[in-house]
Amino acid sequence: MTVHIHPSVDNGVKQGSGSFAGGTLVCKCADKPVKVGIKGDVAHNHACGCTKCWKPSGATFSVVAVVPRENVTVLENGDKLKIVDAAAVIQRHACTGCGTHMYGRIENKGHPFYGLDFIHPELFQESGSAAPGFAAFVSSVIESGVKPADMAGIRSRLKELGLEPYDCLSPPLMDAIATHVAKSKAA
Ligand SMILES: N[C@@H](CCC(=O)N[C@@H](CS)C(=O)NCC(=O)O)C(=O)O
Ligand SMILES: [Zn+2]
Ligand SMILES: [Zn+2]
Repeated sequence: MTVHIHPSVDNGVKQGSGSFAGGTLVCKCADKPVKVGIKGDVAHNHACGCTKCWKPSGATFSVVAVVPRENVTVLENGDKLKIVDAAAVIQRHACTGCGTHMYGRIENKGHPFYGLDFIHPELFQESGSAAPGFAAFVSSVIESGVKPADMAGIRSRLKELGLEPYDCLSPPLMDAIATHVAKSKAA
């Protein structure tokens, strides 16, 4: 069985240049594409299997990373953007023309990841941004229709690609969340 994860990793994970200075995310519209400028490189890039993160057509996983929110600027055709679900923790700003999610923003100041926006590095018109390093919410792909029987093959392919599979976030990120919660409770 050929296991497809995401077009940007299916032929092997391409490492970043280590000196990516930023670039422009472009949606899929042929006419008047939305363009979003990003300063600097991305962090915590990973594959996400959850149902809420945007995936290009045919992909089983999303590839998503974070950048400081102050490094994100809508450059062109921002009038096409609409929040997918205003009640979600991550408010995903999507193009109403093609459905591509351009950035996801957390407005809850108490959230552990407040200050970080979620973006999809495959939308960069430039190459060289930091590569994905793990896979999150892997079991969640079942919610999008993947057969439970296919999960062993998917996890094995993720490992082969060097994307260690987790059913929530990676241990360092889960630790960061728990540390934030512990500090908030102590305060
Ligand atoms: N099993 C759920 C998991 C959803 C989930 O918790 N996604 C994570 C990773 S992106 C999250 O932080 N979601 C917050 C949000 O979507 O606002 C699904 O697939 O829908
Ligand atoms: Zn578009
Ligand atoms: Zn997700």
